[in-house]
Amino acid sequence: MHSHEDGNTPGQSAASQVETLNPACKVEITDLRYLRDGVEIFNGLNLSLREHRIGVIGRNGSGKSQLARLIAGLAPADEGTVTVNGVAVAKERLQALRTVGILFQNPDHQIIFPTVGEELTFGLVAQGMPKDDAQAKARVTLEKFKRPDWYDRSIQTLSQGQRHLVCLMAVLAMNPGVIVLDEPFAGLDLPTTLSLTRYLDGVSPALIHISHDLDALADYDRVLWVEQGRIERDGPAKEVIAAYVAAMKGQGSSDDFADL
Ligand SMILES: Nc1ncnc2c1ncn2[C@@H]1O[C@H](COP(=O)(O)OP(=O)(O)OP(=O)(O)O)[C@@H](O)[C@H]1O
Repeated sequence: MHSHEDGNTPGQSAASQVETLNPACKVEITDLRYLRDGVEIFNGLNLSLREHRIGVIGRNGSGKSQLARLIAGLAPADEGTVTVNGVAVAKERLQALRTVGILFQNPDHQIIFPTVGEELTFGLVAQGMPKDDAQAKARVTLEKFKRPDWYDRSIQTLSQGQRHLVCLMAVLAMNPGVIVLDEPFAGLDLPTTLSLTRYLDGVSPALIHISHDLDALADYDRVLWVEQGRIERDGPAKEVIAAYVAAMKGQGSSDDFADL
């Protein structure tokens, strides 16, 4: 069991700060209604998540990414509440940055700064860490991932897989209790996917992992199947995935794109 830390404890080395991750996960979604540009995505959604490894599956356009954004506090609910570890994530933004991190499918939508060091430092400063401490922690994080020479490296010189690793390092350095993964490895080659997945499997924060790669979620504690903004099925990974595969095979055998 790791202890909680705020990343700024006097006397604690930056190296041990990277190690002390907080595995708490308590996501509560109550009576959620959410519209995007006038389109109703969720209405009356209730969810309570406590597990350490949660998978989210569902067809294209079912609402998975919108759910990820709501849990990360990137969008406010129109009605109802979304809290993560007691934090109203869309309203209490500073606390939310300390509580929940998100990884997107495309690292270029996430990375803002020209160098790796600046990118890692930024998230920590946004959490309230003094700049010197944030830079030190960025360096320690890079050492932990065996990339100490990346601090001054230009993002432009990195491959797509390496940019994913930058985003992963930036999120882990921020030490959130919960990380939301919105198909972060789509489009990566198999060895890169496997090594990033293996790394993620071992991290302490709770994971809420959206994926079309059902094998990646097979050992998870719980899987949610989202369908048109509703939870179609929710339970142990093997059961939910098997039901989903059976239903999708039935639908895929028709050539009707009407519901895309
Ligand atoms: N800005 C928007 N305006 C209107 N509708 C939107 C907007 N953004 C998303 N939607 C709709 O919200 C629904 C859910 O989209 P979302 O991106 O969450 O799906 P998803 O399950 O993540 O799909 P995929 O697996 O393809 O990534 C879709 O029907 C989509 O068309």
